[in-house]
Amino acid sequence: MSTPYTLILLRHGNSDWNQKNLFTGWVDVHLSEQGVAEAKRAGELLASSGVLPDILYTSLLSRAIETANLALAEADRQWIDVKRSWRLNERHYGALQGKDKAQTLEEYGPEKFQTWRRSFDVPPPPIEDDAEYSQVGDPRYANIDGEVPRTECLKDVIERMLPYWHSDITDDLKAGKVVLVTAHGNSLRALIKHLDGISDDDIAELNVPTGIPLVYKLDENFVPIEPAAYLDPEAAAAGAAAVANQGKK
Ligand SMILES: O=C(O)[C@@H](CO)OP(=O)(O)O
Repeated sequence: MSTPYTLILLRHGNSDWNQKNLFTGWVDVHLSEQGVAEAKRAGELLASSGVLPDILYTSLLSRAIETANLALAEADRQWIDVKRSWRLNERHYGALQGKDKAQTLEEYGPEKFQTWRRSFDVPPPPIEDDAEYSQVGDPRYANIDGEVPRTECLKDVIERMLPYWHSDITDDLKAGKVVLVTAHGNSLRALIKHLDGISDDDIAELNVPTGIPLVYKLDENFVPIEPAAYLDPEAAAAGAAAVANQGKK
């Protein structure tokens, strides 16, 4: 099959907890009204730019699934094959899941807050198994390899996400399919870090906006042949800045 391969990355639209400014991680929240509109707009962007997915990959979290469904409906591609994996889930945010970002920043200070949000290898404190927002015992994770995480840093996400990239997603790219991956801020940061060869330090500065398709053209070794492009670059820049500033007043 001839290259370049086309890969589209799409972070879910704004969720109820993005709106409330709460750490989310593996907590299964839904799209806000704004998120629904963003997801539909993502589908319009795919349709108008003619980048039409042949296969969809999602995490097991509703906000990613809802975003993909709405976007694909808008692009008249609801019929494409779908694969889902916990390996594309958001980073598990440990004991911070359900906590207010502004309050956390105030309580622990900017350094710790930024370390927990964006450091490569420092996870937040682990969540207790019987905590309200723990995923222990959640039936959707009954068949994952090993136990559900109690917390994760970005390095952990890369370690559980990349095997799936190599085992499944690249096969579909190799077969010439246009692949849409609908996932999360930090699971997509993990994939972007890998694709663009971003260093462990520099990845701290990268933020992914909600609901705007990012299109990669990859060579036969899955190396970008040009910088990936957001289908709405202006909205993407504003969206990324908003993510970076979360928690700040
Ligand atoms: O709360 C989360 O799970 C993530 C994504 O919304 O937040 P952050 O951007 O702070 O890593």
